[in-house]
Amino acid sequence: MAERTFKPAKNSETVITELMIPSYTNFGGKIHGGVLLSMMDKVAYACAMKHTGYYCVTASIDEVNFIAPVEIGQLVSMLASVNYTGNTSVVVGIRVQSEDVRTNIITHTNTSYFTMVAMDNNKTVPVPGLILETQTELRRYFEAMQRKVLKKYYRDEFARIKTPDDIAEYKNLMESENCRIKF
Ligand SMILES: CC(=O)SCCNC(=O)CCNC(=O)[C@H](O)C(C)(C)COP(=O)(O)OP(=O)(O)OC[C@H]1O[C@@H](n2cnc3c(N)ncnc32)[C@H](O)[C@@H]1OP(=O)(O)O
Repeated sequence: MAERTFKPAKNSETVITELMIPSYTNFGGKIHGGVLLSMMDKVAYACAMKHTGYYCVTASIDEVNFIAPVEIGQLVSMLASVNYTGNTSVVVGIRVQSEDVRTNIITHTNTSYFTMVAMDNNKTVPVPGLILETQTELRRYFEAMQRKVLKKYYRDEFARIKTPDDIAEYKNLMESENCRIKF
């Protein structure tokens, strides 16, 4: 078996910056979430490629929360770094921020985590591990490990509660919800 290699996160840190133009807006005049997601996918891809040296596909995206709207004319930057390395996948953390070019005020608009899987000839391939060089990198790696555990719990719970009979057990939880059960 080939010996594992390890690389520091700083080697694959990637930033994409783009000016927000009118064609990117939604009906409310703000920048479409889809435009931002597309930029995030690009930076995740570039960052994952830099770390792994392979073509990478997006397997999943965690935590897409749009905290603040982005306006036309702002500069949007996507700051990406590899936070976690599995066997064939890496988690790329992306901080999105907008800059008002007149005032230079920077606003954090969201943070998301993209799981990217390295591929070679349509097969998944092992990725280099990560050398953790700072407290921040250690924290990010640990948080990614925790997210993995919580995602498994979430998946298992969904697999467990499937049939109407399973749900009936939890109907009392729905009493305080904004719905009425009429059967
Ligand atoms: C760049 C782009 O945007 S590509 C376009 C969008 N993306 C795609 O089209 C990808 C479509 N999906 C696929 O091709 C497949 O589901 C793959 C390649 C992502 C995974 O294939 P699988 O057969 O599930 O592979 P396998 O079970 O070996 O898992 C490979 C790795 O992916 C991880 N993985 C697979 N699915 C998920 C998921 N939903 N969430 C998080 N990680 C996942 C696994 O945990 C594993 O990681 P590890 O090796 O580090 O432990």
